[in-house]
Amino acid sequence: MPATNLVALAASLREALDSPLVVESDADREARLDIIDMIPVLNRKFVGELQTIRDMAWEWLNVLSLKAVSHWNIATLVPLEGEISYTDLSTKCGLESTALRRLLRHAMTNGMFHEPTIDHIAHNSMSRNLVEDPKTAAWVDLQTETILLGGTYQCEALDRWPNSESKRETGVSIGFHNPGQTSLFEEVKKTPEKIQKFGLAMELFSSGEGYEVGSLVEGYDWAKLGEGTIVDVGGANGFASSAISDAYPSLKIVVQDIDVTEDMKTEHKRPNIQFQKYDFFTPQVVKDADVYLYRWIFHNWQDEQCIQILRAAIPALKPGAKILINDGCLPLPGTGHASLEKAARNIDICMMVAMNAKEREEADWEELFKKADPRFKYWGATRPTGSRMMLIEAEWEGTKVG
Ligand SMILES: C[S@@+](CC[C@H](N)C(=O)[O-])C[C@H]1O[C@@H](n2cnc3c(N)ncnc32)[C@H](O)[C@@H]1O
Repeated sequence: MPATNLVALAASLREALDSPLVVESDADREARLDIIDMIPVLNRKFVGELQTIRDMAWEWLNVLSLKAVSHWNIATLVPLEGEISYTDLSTKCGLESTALRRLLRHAMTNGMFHEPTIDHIAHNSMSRNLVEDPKTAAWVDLQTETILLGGTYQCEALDRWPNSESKRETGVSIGFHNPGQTSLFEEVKKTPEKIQKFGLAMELFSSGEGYEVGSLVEGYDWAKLGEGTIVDVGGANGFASSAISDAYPSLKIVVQDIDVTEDMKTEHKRPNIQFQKYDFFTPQVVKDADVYLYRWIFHNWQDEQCIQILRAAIPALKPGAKILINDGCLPLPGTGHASLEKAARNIDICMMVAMNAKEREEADWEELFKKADPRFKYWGATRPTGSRMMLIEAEWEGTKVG
């Protein structure tokens, strides 16, 4: 194999960086994913493995300068047009100007903001997202102000509480100086602003690439249910149900959640959707529905709790009723696109840190149903096109219990 001509490679990469990105066909989409996978490999090759390891240990600095941007609300204080001096920005945000300049110049090395005139900062297309996309801003706040605290203490938490299934025995509880006594949700619930940002950050997942609710609507044969009933268990404000209802208005849908507020009932109101307060650890109250949908519920819980949730559905199930889980599914290591595996493993570790929960592999889903009750017939897991979430289905083959 001839040696790479680095000068020619640099020129073609530069040309690619300077041209608009056009992703139109399936082949383009696949090539885009291939290139995303190659970038870290190229980096390791050109930077060298030793330096890559040293750089990995320094990655927290990227998070720190991003956290500073979020913590001092820099994105909203920098004018969307024109520029502002570090001195004036310092007066507005309350952070002393030398530290401000150092942190923002670090953020700039990650493509966030620029300095069109020396000592004056301005937005660029990347930093504008923090103003124009409140969900991304909330995501940064949740990760850098709250979950990062847990990450800092996660190894200590695992040493202290090995195999714990408690949502309080996490790095988060140590980070909040309340070891073993507080959970992420309990901490978030202390501040209305944090609750609101948490909700927004979670919504990001429903609009982000590969997490669109459209794949749940298109990836399952809802038409076969005709005028049947779906129960959306832990359905929050019903945003997923409303999308199903818009495509299949003859379905009857009950959205259940532990917290049902008046706001939640109106955000995605539809004539065929009812809201109901319900705790999914208690026997299911909507009997004889056709499908019990659990979207993004199980990855918040350890196996024993997931088994309890499945068993709680049994008293309501008629023969042939379906349990449909819409959740992540970890690939086996090194299979599929590396960037997609990385995203799935990021969520997995984030769930560990945040609440002692986890993502699962396909075999784990089958096992959960088996352990919950052998009368569940596992139908398998399918991935709707372009989705990062799977549809995992089982059918109740028992007789009616309740
Ligand atoms: C990660 S969110 C998923 C929401 C929605 N299904 C989605 O796809 O985004 C988990 C939901 O479960 C609800 N939940 C938590 N514990 C519950 C319980 N014991 N019973 C019913 N709902 C619960 C939460 O209030 C929240 O709306």
